[in-house]
Amino acid sequence: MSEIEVLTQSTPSIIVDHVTKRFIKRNSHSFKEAFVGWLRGRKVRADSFTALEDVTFQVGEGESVAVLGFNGSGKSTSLKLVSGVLEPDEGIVLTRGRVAGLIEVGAGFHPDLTGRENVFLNAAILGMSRAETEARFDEILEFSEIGDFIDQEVKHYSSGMFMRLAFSVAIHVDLDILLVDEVLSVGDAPFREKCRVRIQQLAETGVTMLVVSHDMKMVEELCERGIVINRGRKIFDGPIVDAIDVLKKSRR
Ligand SMILES: Nc1ncnc2c1ncn2[C@@H]1O[C@H](COP(=O)(O)OP(=O)(O)OP(=O)(O)O)[C@@H](O)[C@H]1O
Repeated sequence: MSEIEVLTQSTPSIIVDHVTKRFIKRNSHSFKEAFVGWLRGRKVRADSFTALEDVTFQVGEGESVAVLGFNGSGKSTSLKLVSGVLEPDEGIVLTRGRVAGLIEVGAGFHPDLTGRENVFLNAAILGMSRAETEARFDEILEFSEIGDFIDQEVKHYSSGMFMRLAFSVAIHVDLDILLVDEVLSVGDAPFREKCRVRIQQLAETGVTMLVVSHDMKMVEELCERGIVINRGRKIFDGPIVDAIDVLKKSRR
């Protein structure tokens, strides 16, 4: 493995080094079609689509960095690579410490368990002990504004309630790196504002953040640096104000 050059001032928390990610784009419309094609000796055409191409960036400890780009440019793919949900086809992704993504918020929730049971389950998945979760339970409940519904099965929750509880767990666990992906679309306006404040507090306490959002006002407030991705390629990495400018001037 070749040496990776450190590009950040502080110790890097996230290293994305010459990363390429491809997805298989199948041209056969159905399994049946593919099977019939195969019986007739035809090749199943499977083109690959390059979602990210040779992307390199690093995020230093305590830094908040935005990933900007138009729809389909590869932002969520970048976050999924950092969270470990996806693996790169080429290149290396490294992270230091406990990573929590708000991308998969609620993914570990079980519909037949109560809100309370789900809090413990989800916190455990995110690496918290039972005692740690117990110590923070009241705070989690208060933030979620779920109230007495906490002892009902979550399948009876409205989607907003479900997301509020899941989000509340995710932002109350101890973490070193927080991956934020359009989470502020969660809940109603007062709840969104509360989340924004909480994320800002986490950034101020030194949590490293990688933020994907189309909300330029929010990223400008939260991040000092921005990376612009265009059609899977990094086209800019620098101060957030300049990154927003580059995005506005670029074409989809
Ligand atoms: N699992 C997958 N299989 C096939 N193609 C995928 C998969 N995930 C993403 N893609 C494709 O990769 C490209 C980048 O997707 P990605 O979700 O990273 O974009 P994005 O910049 O986050 O977009 P948006 O702003 O719309 O959320 C898109 O063209 C998308 O269709």
